[in-house]
Amino acid sequence: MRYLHTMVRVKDLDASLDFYCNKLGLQEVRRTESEKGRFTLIFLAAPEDGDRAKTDKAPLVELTYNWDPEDYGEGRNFGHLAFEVDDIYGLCDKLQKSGVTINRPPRDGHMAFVRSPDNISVELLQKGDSKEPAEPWASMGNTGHW
Ligand SMILES: C[C@@H](O)C(=O)SC[C@H](NC(=O)CC[C@H](N)C(=O)O)C(=O)NCC(=O)O
Ligand code: NI
Repeated sequence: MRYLHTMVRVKDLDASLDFYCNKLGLQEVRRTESEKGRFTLIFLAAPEDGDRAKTDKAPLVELTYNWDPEDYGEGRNFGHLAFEVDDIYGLCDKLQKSGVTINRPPRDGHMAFVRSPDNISVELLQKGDSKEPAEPWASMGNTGHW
């Protein structure tokens, strides 16, 4: 058995691609449009997994966009997507400046949680050792609901 992908349904494809690609840094690997099913599937890979994705050997995020609006509610049984990052403070600075909700700030230099436009929780884990505490993150409390 091999892990393939995690699928999340998104309400706004442009806003989701802006978040996952422009802001978080994921890369589009492939997309499928279904006229019959009236949906679009877009597969995204993290930069370090990009080459493996070309041979379909990388863990992917599958965005599902249904052309007809649906209310997806909030499945509390779904936890989060997790990514290892090279510079947790730098990425959180960039995300916060671009208006992304930082739900759990990286005050310990190790772990942070941010939210997608659909309120999907995204965990960011610092690669290697934790960074030294950096202001203002070190003094911030959690900003939202887990
Ligand atoms: C390509 C493969 O990775 C899939 O996940 S296709 C699965 C298929 N998806 C859809 O039909 C998308 C549109 C649908 N309205 C939806 O929102 O899922 C499917 O069987 N989806 C059902 C599911 O429970 O995932
Ligand atoms: Ni799938």
